[in-house]
Amino acid sequence: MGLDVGVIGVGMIGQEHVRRLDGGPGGSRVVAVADADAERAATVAAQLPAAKALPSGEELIASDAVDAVVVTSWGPTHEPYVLAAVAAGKPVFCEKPLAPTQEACRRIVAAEVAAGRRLVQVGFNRRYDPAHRALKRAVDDGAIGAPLLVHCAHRNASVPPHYTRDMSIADTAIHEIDEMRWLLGTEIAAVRVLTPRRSSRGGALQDPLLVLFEMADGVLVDVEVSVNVHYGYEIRCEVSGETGTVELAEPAPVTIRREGTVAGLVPGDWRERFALSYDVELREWVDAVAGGRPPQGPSAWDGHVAQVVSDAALQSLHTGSRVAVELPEQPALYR
Ligand SMILES: NC(=O)C1=CN([C@@H]2O[C@H](COP(=O)(O)OP(=O)(O)OC[C@H]3O[C@@H](n4cnc5c(N)ncnc54)[C@H](O)[C@@H]3O)[C@@H](O)[C@H]2O)C=CC1
Ligand SMILES: O=C1[C@@H](O)[C@H](O)[C@@H](O)[C@H](O)[C@H]1O
Repeated sequence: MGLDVGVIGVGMIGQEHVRRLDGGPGGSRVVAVADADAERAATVAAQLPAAKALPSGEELIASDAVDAVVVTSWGPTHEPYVLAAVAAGKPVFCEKPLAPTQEACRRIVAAEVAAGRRLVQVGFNRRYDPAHRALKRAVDDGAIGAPLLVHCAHRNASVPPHYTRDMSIADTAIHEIDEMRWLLGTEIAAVRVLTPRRSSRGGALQDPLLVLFEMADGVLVDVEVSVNVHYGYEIRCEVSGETGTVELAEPAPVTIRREGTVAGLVPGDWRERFALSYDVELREWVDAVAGGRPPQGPSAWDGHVAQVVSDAALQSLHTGSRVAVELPEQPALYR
């Protein structure tokens, strides 16, 4: 077996994924990279034994040397690359969001349905995080009775200068959108976004946000989205059920006691907090694809549904009203 992968967009997460895919446990290696920043692509390729920097993502997808494609460029650039990979019949792992509008996601789903087989996987990595998996197991096993309420927080220390107000939903809360569908096994029926007092550290951003989901079975979810907390990266989730509660434990590996205080270290960013999840996510993807099987992870349909909810949340953010989520019919390919 073995899998020769091409990676489009070798910024922060692209380089993280390259590190895992080159010489990874499933026999994968990176044979091509491309980036809008040609110098960055050349620098990354130069550090890899078998990789070439190609002038464009399109050429990378068309290259005979590339068996499968990883798309880790900015969200608004994902659609043409994913469509080109599907047209070429090549498996494609695309970072979240699959595409930043539901119309773009619908075009990807339509192309995959027309191809007649699953080729696309979306990078909703929380499904692979050991702590999130343990949380889901507790809920599924009935350890807390029927879930009633979920309280989440998604806190970033800071965000890059190109980060816009809408990205708090479409790039950040999109993780909780997918997580709640997966964790609770039901769809989000309506969404409301509230705008508390603004942090003076958020510049032009509306930060924080409080995002509320009504699940189809009546469970209510609240998510704090804060993207300038400065102290580190923190992901919280507590499920309150009929007979108990279950929550993610502190991720710190050690607790320090000194000078009258007890402290645990907070991860700096998503790379540190979710390192294990990316390991498992990419290993399972490589195993499936190298073995000629369809990817088993979050599908183009999951990416599409997340975007329908994200669009509803953005509408709520812009209008202040509760927005019902209308999902299209699920194609047979994803059932
Ligand atoms: N699953 C997760 O936990 C995470 C997912 N992401 C997702 O990964 C994607 C990339 O994010 P980052 O690595 O943080 O961004 P980044 O800005 O560090 O890297 C993006 C790279 O894509 C390149 N690029 C932009 N347009 C391009 C195009 N048309 N063709 C080829 N290359 C292009 C840029 O030059 C840059 O090198 C985003 O979709 C983001 O939402 C990012 C961080 C964590
Ligand atoms: O996916 C990610 C980033 O793209 C996003 O910008 C951050 O807010 C998230 O915490 C991180 O997991």
